[in-house]
Amino acid sequence: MSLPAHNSFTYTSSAARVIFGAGSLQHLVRETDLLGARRALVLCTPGQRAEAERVAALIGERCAGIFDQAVMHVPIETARHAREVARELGADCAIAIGGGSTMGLGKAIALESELPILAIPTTYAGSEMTPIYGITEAGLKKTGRDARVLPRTVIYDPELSAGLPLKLSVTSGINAMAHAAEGLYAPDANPIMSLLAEEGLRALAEGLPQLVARSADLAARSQCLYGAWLCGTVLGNVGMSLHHKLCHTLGGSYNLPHAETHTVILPHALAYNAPAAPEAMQRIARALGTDDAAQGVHALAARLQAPLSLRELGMPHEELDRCTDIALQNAYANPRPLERTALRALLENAWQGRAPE
Ligand SMILES: NC(=O)C1=CN([C@@H]2O[C@H](COP(=O)(O)OP(=O)(O)OC[C@H]3O[C@@H](n4cnc5c(N)ncnc54)[C@H](OP(=O)(O)O)[C@@H]3O)[C@@H](O)[C@H]2O)C=CC1
Ligand SMILES: O=C(O)/C=C\C(=O)CC(=O)O
Repeated sequence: MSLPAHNSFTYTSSAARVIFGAGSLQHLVRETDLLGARRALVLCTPGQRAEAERVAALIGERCAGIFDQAVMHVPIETARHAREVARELGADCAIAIGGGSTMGLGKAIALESELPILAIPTTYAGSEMTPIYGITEAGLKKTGRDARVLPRTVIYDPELSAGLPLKLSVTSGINAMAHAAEGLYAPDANPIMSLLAEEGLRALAEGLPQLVARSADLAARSQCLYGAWLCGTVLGNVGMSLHHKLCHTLGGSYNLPHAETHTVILPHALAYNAPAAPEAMQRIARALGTDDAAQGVHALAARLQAPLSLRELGMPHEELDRCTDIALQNAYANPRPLERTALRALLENAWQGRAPE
């Protein structure tokens, strides 16, 4: 794709050291030492305790302890508890192994203490590549950007995602695709991030069907993790729009599951924005090997047997009006102006599980 004459942009690269490949967890000691860490606190969810213990065993005396209480959306109480534990143990580094919830906990610690984070992601959410943090207090999730929370080192080892259940692998992969799709029409888009976005979409559109065919296939897992890395980088570098706003509203106000909500909303958000972002849609469609971005994402999700409706995620139908109102609060950039009637229709289609209009 050639650069149009009127194109001007600012590009700031943010540095994270990435170690990628099957078995790359073997480099953990080297990477911990490169960060100068002598007392690392290992973070995980209760469900990933065994993986955290494996990490602790690998780094041996460099491990100060394990904190296994990460939960989705980082409740402030959990963040405070983890910060206290990190202080008491004299931790000089946080090693986060798991999905976006565990990365988020590491970020909440780093936000106050500036501890370096070494991230070992096992889902495709992409938080490890972003300076975005989120903390939930009194039922309200606040997000922000701060360079201190960007992990310094990321170990992408596809072997560690082998146990990620197939359904979650699919929806988590589409969560990643959403970052790239919105990155292509971001107000601060730039050619480098657009290249990564298109390649990330292509990698996941190829990798996810391979995973569904053979869920333990390491090549397919590598392909998806590679795509997730690129899509997460896009999320970390350019602004998101309507799709992410709707998902945060649905997740934050109605407690809908994160990756599944992204999966249901993405085709509809793309259909809404399509008339105002033709070049982005063309690039998304090309990456998916289809003619139409919105229909292509919907067809992919259907083929992967992912959820297609808000109804099946438990969204109460009578809340769609209020949800539309919340999504219209606080102006944010979007290629197509936000129109109440059209947004309400978008949510109705998504609730019913219809193909995008
Ligand atoms: N700040 C940012 O840039 C971003 C933040 N996020 C945030 O991250 C959260 C969502 O992240 P997401 O990764 O989807 O969700 P989680 O981190 O909550 O993980 C989802 C599920 O995956 C399971 N899981 C994770 N790894 C494995 C594994 N290796 N094997 C088996 N099961 C596994 C977990 O099981 P178990 O509970 O048993 O561990 C959990 O049930 C949200 O709060 C979202 O807002 C998401 C993207 C970007
Ligand atoms: O809510 C957060 O913690 C920050 C960003 C995201 O969750 C991105 C997303 O919606 O996937």
